[in-house]
Parts: sequence; structure tokens; C-alpha cells
Amino acid sequence: MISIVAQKKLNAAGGSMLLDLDIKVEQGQLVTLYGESGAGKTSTLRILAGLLKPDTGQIVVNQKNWFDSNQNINVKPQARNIGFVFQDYALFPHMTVIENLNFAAGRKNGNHVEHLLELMELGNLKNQKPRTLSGGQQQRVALARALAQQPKILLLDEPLSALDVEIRKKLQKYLLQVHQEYRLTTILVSHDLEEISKLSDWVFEMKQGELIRSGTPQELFSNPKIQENFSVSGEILSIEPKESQVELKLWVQHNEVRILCSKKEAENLKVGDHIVIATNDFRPKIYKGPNYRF
Ligand SMILES: Nc1ncnc2c1ncn2[C@@H]1O[C@H](COP(=O)(O)OP(=O)(O)OP(=O)(O)O)[C@@H](O)[C@H]1O
Repeated sequence: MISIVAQKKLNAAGGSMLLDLDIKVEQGQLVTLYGESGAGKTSTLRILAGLLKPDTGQIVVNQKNWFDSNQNINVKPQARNIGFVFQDYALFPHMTVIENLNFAAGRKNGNHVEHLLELMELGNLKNQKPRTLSGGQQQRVALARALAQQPKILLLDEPLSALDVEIRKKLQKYLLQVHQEYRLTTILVSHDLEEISKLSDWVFEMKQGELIRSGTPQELFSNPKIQENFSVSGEILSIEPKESQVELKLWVQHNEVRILCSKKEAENLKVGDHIVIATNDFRPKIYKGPNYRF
């Protein structure tokens, strides 16, 4: 269990801002920090990793004091054994994929690096340098490298936000897989509601340094007005005018779905937006078995 009760004065754009944290994360959970830009999400991760020192408070991880302002305790980042993945992959450019992983693994290596290469499907890229890899491949290496040091806690600061929709979906699958296989406690920063709903057990919403809400993704993001009807949420992949209407191609729960809407409804929509499609007039056709092909 991770418990962070800490305060830190930050220098925000409009003056100073108090980051006031009271966060508890159970072992094995995947939680998300969500909130507007400048709310203090990255600073929270940096505080837990030991890269930013709170002014006051206490951080306790599995009954060990990592930080205590009263007792002058501040465990060094290296001793906290945390894996960190950022939006920019920050791989060592002069090292190949396997060298990056071996370096992070240090003496803990054994078969661990080989297993990670296999798990993340990086075997055939292992002798390449980072600059020869695509963004998605580099981010897979960054994730594998963070895991090479066998952390118990994984911090992910918008690791997928620079990637396009399809690659992001694949990386989400890898993230969930490693979170479960390595029994990690994972804290993710994300703005993407579909990603948050898909991945996280619990969400903390932050605003100007404060935690304003917390709950399951459903509790925080489902709209009670819409919930009474049939509704699904999805991400817009493309928008195409079709005579008097507009066709939206959406990504809904691992499937591509096409719907028609009016020009007025499409006016403020753009590719990448997350939308909810809801209807009162739901007359489904029902087919038996999970493998029915339309
Ligand atoms: N070391 C620091 N000392 C003082 N202030 C800082 C420090 N690091 C960041 N800040 C300020 O704290 C505020 C919160 O920054 P932070 O990066 O934590 O926000 P965020 O929620 O992650 O935002 P974004 O979504 O844009 O990444 C910002 O105004 C930033 O300038």
C-alpha cells in the first residue's frame, strides 16, 4: 500500500500553488491521475519517485517510511526502486535495445531481460539503436527498460499520448499485461477517458494542486443523464461528409463502428475526440454465441 500525505508549494504560471496530496493506493492497483494542465499530476509522480521533495508530510510504502518531514527521513530515488516511463522515451541513444535493457537490469539480470524482450515482442529489434525504431517501438522499449530493474511500482506519465490511435491501443494491451504479470502497483497520468476507463481501477481527479474527486472511472465519467438509455463511448477515427449527413468512424471497445449524424452534430467534432453515442430507441438484434459473424 502506498500512502502519500504531503504538501509542496509549487511555482505555477499565475503565482504560487499549494500541491496538497492525500492519496492511498492499494498494492496491485492501477490508478490514474487525471486533471487539467498544471494541476500537479507530474509533480505528484516526482514526489513519490523522490525527485521532488515535499515541504511537509509523510510517504509510506509497504509500511516503510520513504519521506517524513518531522523525522527528517527522505529515502533516495535509487533506493525506492520505481520504474518510470515518460511521454518522451528517454532511451540511451548510443545503446542498442538489449544494451538499454541490460544496463537498467544491472546485476538483477538473469533470464529477466530475455523474458521482457519476448513479452513485449522486441526480440527481432534487440540489436537496433533507438533512432532506427518507430515511436511505438521506442515506447515499448522504454516500458521494458522500466521493468528491467524489477520495480514494484510503475509510474507512467502520459506514456502513450504522443502515439497515434492504433499504436496506442496496442501499447495499452502491453501495459495491462505487464501490470498484471509483474503484480505491479501502477500510477498512470492520462487525459484520455477511453484509456482511463479501459486501464484503471481508480481515478484521482486533480485541480490546481488539490484532489477534487476520486472514484472508479464509471463513477467519475459516466453521465447519469445518458446512463438511463443505451450508450457506448468511443474515439473518432475519421469524419466524412456523406450527402446531407456526416459519417463518423469510431473505435468502440476494440471494434471499428460507423455511424451517421447530422452536419450540426458533427460541427464541433474532430478526429481523436471521445464521444458518447446514446439512444432511447434501442431495438437490438440478438444473435447467440460470442463468435457470430455479421
Ligand atoms: N520543481 C518545481 N518547483 C516549483 N514549481 C514546480 C516544479 N515543478 C513544476 N512546478 C510547477 O507546478 C505546476 C504543476 O506542474 P505539473 O507538471 O505537476 O502539472 P501537470 O498536472 O502534470 O500538468 P500537465 O498536464 O501540463 O503535464 C506547474 O505550474 C509547474 O510550473
